[in-house]
Amino acid sequence: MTKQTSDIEAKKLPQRLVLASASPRRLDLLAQIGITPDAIEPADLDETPFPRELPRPLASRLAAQKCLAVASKFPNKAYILAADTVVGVGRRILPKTETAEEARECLRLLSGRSHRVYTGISAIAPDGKQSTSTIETRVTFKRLTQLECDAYIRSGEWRGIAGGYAIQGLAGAYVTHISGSYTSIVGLPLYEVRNVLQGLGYFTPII
Ligand SMILES: Cc1cn([C@H]2C[C@H](O)[C@@H](COP(=O)(O)OP(=O)(O)OP(=O)(O)O)O2)c(=O)[nH]c1=O
Repeated sequence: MTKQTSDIEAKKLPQRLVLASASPRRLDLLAQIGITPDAIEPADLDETPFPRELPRPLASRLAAQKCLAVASKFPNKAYILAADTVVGVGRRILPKTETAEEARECLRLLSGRSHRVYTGISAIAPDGKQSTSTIETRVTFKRLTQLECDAYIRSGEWRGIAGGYAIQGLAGAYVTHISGSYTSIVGLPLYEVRNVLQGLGYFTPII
């Protein structure tokens, strides 16, 4: 028996995990490290930034708020995990693109330069302790031609995605460099998620 397993048995810590997210990508990423949530309960929040709010604090605030909102539905019974991904070009926050016009404007801002992707993660333990952190990754795009922009807009892959592109899809071919965490760009930084959950006493399958 590992030390972590014996700690769990000694303290009788419950092992229920609730993923506070509607994102199938987050569920897939958790599965990648052997974690299957016992429940999925998306938080229904207004994600509008405050006036002059910067990308990093926004990601952190929304992750913490999503986590708290869902924790109130599972008092003292489970670990809750939430995340929020924000794409920033300088101080500017790019939207989760819903229209082709928005997506085209994002591509214009991303083309031929670097931007930052911030993913806030927040977890709450059954004893109410909350832990929140924000992971920053720098991403560089090639200069996009008109043909590339048109093709990407036609693909529809930008729909509902922060910053108007999904690195795990066609846009992966536009990324020349990343500095930071690939899984954080997709929506859940696995290294930090494991650390946060373990820090709160949750047993993760990979020791
Ligand atoms: C930049 C980028 C973002 N994304 C996704 C991750 C997130 O799902 C989404 C950002 O929106 P979020 O508000 O972080 O998440 P969500 O609305 O999809 O789900 P929930 O709030 O319920 O957890 O953009 C990618 O899938 N690939 C990328 O390359």
